[in-house]
Amino acid sequence: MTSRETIPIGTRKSALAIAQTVQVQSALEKNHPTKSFPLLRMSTTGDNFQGQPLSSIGTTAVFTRELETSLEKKECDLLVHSLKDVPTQIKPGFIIGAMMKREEPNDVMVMRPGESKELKDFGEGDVVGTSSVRRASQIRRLCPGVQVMDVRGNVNTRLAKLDAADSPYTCLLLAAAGLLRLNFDERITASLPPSVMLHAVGQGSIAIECREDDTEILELIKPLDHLPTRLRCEAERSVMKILQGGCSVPIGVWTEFVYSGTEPTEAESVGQLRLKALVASLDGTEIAETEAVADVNGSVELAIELGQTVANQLLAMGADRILAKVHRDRDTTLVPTGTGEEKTIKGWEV
Ligand SMILES: NCc1[nH]cc(CCC(=O)O)c1CC(=O)O
Repeated sequence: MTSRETIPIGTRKSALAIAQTVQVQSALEKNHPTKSFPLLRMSTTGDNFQGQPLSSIGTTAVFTRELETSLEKKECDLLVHSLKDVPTQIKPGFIIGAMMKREEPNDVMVMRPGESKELKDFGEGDVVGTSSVRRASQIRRLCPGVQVMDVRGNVNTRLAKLDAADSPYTCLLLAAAGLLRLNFDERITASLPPSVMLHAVGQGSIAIECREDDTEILELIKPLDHLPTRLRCEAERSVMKILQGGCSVPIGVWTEFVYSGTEPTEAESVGQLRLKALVASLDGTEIAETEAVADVNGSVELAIELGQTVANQLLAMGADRILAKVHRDRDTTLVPTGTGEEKTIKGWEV
């Protein structure tokens, strides 16, 4: 087959999705100045049913399915997603050809402009806006007495809800990456370190998906794959894959490469990987948390093994009991129904 000169990129239409896709488009244009990479903007089931519980519109991939259909039909040759939104079991025939260098993976606390308050002083009377069970459980554990309230819509919509005159929220919890990519840096009131909150699997990395047999595109996007990010995210996704048993659950993770000096050497930057993970019950009263370290030395297989080790440690600590309850309660309790930009399967992680 002759090499393609026009390579359409499939994306969702939200401001965050477009910002991420433009980042990929720019990198590809820089490497291939003679080719063009037009954007193909699509609505997904998740986007079309804003305001409805995700659990009522389908179980998996509500934000990726339409994009994959378009990729399958060759209307486009690659897709750009937040890695966090990509299910661990991707559709047969498709592959994550690149995981881009990770932006800050942590969550942040956002208050109204000019306001500030230490999280340690949060308690009775404070209302924390989030639709993520993972964030809700951890903040309840850290700040007993706080009320957690659902906040829906994409990042811009949520900030507007926080700032509104009749806002019920003291603060919001959001991913740093989304705010930074939308140039809302100045809205970050405080970054949440791993001692406070573990982030979502894959948070902060952009995934490029393509057809598994499309060697031309695989070669094209290979330089955009960032090995330290790939190893961290493969380890995180492996925890998720073992624990979820078919649907998404509240899992928090943290990964870092261990190094001796002030900066990691090249070998250290893909050498010894530490992975922390937790599983939370829906009400935040039960949390299983653990960590492990392994020499992965640049190997994706070893990173995946580290994830399996950590997942098995969590199961041994009672994560299976927490998960069984999560699955049992899934459609009756809590159900933090993300809409619009909110994603996840079953609405657990947004
Ligand atoms: N839930 C929607 C979503 N999907 C990806 C991001 C942030 C970007 C990223 O994680 O890479 C966000 C916003 C948020 O969680 O605050």
